[in-house]
Amino acid sequence: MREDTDAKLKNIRRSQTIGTHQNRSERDAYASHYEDRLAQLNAVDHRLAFGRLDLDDETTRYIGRIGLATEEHERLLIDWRAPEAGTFYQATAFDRQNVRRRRHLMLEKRNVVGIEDDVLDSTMLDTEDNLHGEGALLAALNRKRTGRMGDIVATIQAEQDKIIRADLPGVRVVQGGPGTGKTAVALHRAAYLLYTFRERLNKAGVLVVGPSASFMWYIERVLPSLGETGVVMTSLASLYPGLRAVPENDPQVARLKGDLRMVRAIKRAVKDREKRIKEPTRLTVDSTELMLTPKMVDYAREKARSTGKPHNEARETFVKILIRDLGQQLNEKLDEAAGRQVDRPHIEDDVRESMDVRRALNLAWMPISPETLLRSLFSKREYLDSALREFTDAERDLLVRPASAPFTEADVPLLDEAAELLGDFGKITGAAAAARAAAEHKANLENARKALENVHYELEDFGVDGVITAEQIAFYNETGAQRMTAAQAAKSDRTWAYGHVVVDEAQELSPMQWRLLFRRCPMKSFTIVGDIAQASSAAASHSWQDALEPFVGERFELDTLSVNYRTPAQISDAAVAVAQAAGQDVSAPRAVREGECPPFLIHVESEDLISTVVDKVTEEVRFAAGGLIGVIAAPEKFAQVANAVARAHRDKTGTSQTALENQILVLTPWEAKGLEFDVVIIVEPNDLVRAANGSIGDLYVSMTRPTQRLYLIGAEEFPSGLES
Ligand SMILES: Nc1ncnc2c1ncn2[C@@H]1O[C@H](COP(=O)(O)OP(=O)(O)OP(=O)(O)O)[C@@H](O)[C@H]1O
Repeated sequence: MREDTDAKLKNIRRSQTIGTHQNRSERDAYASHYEDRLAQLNAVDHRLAFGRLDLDDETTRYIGRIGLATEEHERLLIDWRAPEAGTFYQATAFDRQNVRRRRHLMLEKRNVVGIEDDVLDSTMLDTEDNLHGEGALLAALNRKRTGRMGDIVATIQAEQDKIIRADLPGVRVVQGGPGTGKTAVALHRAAYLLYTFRERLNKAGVLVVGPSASFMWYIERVLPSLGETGVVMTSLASLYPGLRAVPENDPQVARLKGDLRMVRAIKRAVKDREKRIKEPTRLTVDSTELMLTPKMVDYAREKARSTGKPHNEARETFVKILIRDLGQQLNEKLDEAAGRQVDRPHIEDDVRESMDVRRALNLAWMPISPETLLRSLFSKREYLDSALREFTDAERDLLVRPASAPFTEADVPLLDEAAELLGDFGKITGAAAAARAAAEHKANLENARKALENVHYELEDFGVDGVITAEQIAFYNETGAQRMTAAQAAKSDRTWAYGHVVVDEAQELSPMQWRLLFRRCPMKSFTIVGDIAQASSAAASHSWQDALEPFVGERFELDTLSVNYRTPAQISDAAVAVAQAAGQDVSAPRAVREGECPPFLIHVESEDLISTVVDKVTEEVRFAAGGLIGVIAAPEKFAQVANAVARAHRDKTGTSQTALENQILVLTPWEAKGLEFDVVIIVEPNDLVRAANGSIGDLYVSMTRPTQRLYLIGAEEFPSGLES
């Protein structure tokens, strides 16, 4: 099938590029269809088939990552997302759904390494030869972690499957404690929706949003391994195209910037750029003196605002009216001087080109970019005081910063809000646009000529054998933007309306971040997963109801996941005990495995803390034989711990967010959010509580990261809850 698809793709590429626009776009559509199929066939090689159903009517179905059929349309493999595959996940002995036996095929690449049967029809038990083995689920859960999340298609559990296959419209919230598979479910749901509603979603696209760059890196392979590549995945910091925001380190600032009062503040900040003038202003045009009066400005401002257009676009109206008025004034003055009426067709151009006029109009209604608006809002006290008048003095003091400070994650929704109210900055229309397009075409043509002279052999890539003109290459380049996939186009376009949005670790979002996301999906089709009890950001809401009420009222479905697949019972019980002893109400999912050992508590003298941590890492590297080790330390000791561990295990240690390919990772609790490790070592547990202003949340989250073993190493007394 790969060879066949590849051949078809080559053939299509080789066909003529010239012809009508329609021919070309048909050709492109076919080419991208074959490209997608080829990418899919290449991506699913590992563990392609994983299930078999024996049905009451004596037929057998094989379930796999994608669907495959022979040329005669005989189905070889059923896509796990197809309705006929649903029974693989849903059938039970009580509700067989015509399934007699469900077989799990455990594969390593193309080799079957294990088979496990669930016999649902009791009459089969004695009569047939059933195979047994370690449960497919337990085998999956006990597998060593690689630092990248894998898919769970082969072992999706019934409560998860119901959520994955839920209908598309509306807002669905999935609440679940640590390790209940929320991330896995959210990603598989994205794949399911793309498969089931392909027509609707392929064009609009699906957006997956996660908390941090390291988290996106951790999950980025899941969808491609399911044969889906057209999803836009991004962290909260990069939701504003073209900007990579830095983290916001001050929790109080994060909370203020996430507050919905910012909506009115940004609106005022924009209005403050549409100024009135107090006194009449003298302007010189071609040595004639004109007068710009407050009344003229007020009238133009009123008219411009009543267009309802965003600031930068409404400015056209403002400018047009004043140029016209000043043009009339000039005409009258010139007539007066000449003593007669003269027809002056270009008089408005003279006004427009006057430096004085330009300066005055700009001062009154400056075209401005969201970045400049925000920079001056937070660096110039008079703007801040005016726009943020609903905030207290103390709150405004907190928000002041130098104009040169980089944008932070908390600025992203504010920039987006500003962009919405400002409209296109530097948009050029009419004659100016045509002139620019012509200039670009000329430049493209010139480039194409050079390319033709220099690199004949590269032309094969354009699919044309020998005959090609510079015009064709120029056309090819100019239509590049149209050939982008929906995902590529969406990512670079702030105003793109997605068909569905998946939000992971959603408990951390501020109201302003929610507002931005709802703007990205006007249809309000969302899958939102998180654990309210794990929230640690200062701007987070206290309940799903609080978070969503401003956007959808009561209209959302709430599902819960109740089984912890990651952390063994002995460890997760301890984490829950610590949280409860601190008075935090946490959802305590039932752990699917008991585990081999309880958490290890190692109490040391403070001067031995770091060396004990390093020794433990060394011991585990030997013992874990390839498993992933996470060392979690609060920011206070982070550098010290990271340096010491890196010194002892130079080629195995990663200490930054995107270094997840290393066997040992030293991270802060925030960076460890959503991730998991075979072994977790927490350095001075009390530090994690202190760094979170006394909240137990970060320690709780950190304690629920291991799949096998947990160590708490500290010189201080351990938090209560661990006594037993
Ligand atoms: N049905 C399943 N089959 C196999 N593995 C599963 C299944 N469900 C979840 N897991 C595994 O359990 C682990 C935890 O899943 P996931 O990270 O999605 O949980 P989570 O609820 O998002 O956790 P947290 O809130 O703690 O970050 C992952 O390794 C995931 O692959």
